[in-house]
Amino acid sequence: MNQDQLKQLVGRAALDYVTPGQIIGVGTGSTVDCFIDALAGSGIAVAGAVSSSERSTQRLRQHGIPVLDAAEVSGLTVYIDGADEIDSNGYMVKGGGAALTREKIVADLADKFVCIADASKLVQTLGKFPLPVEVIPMAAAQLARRFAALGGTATLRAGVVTDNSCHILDVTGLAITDPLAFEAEVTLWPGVVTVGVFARNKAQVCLLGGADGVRTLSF
Ligand SMILES: O=C(CO)[C@H](O)[C@H](O)COP(=O)(O)O
Repeated sequence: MNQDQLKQLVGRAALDYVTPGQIIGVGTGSTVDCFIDALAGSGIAVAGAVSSSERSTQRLRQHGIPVLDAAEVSGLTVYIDGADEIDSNGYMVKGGGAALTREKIVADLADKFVCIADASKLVQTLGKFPLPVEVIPMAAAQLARRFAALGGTATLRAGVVTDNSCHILDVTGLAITDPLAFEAEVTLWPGVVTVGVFARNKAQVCLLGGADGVRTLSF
């Protein structure tokens, strides 16, 4: 199976976590696109979705799935999203699609984060994938110096303006051995909107697609 087929496989597997009549949280990315398509074709009628990006909102609406504002719900039972990296504790790096801030907001509303990913995303230590950090534009240079002090190299993602009118720094060269402490520290730096380490809002379940099918990891 190629990577696209694995994404479709885990997108379909995530339907097991969707209850008819519920409002669900929906993430962003090519794997989530597969989930949205699978949901639309499944006949499971959800009451609606809280979306983490303009991209997912468009796709949900194209399928006739109602999209609600985050402010209209007080909580969600489940949030389904992909990841750029996930470790054996359910800690993740996210934001490859530049949607990390809204993803963290919607994830925070949910009781359960179900991560859908192909097996290439499972890592021992987070940090090989360039870490996305959404930043206020005027802080970008200073934040790049702060990451350099940690041994990282921050590069402004060219031509990208987020759904929140901010910029993305991609940071290479970090080995994030303590994701909870790293997220807590970087979140405090002035000008950081969201760091793409999801530790406080980690996954409780990961549906990992590989040659043998879907493996369910629980954290
Ligand atoms: O965090 C994300 C978007 O901001 C995505 O979940 C992550 O980039 C994985 O994307 P894909 O499913 O396309 O591999």
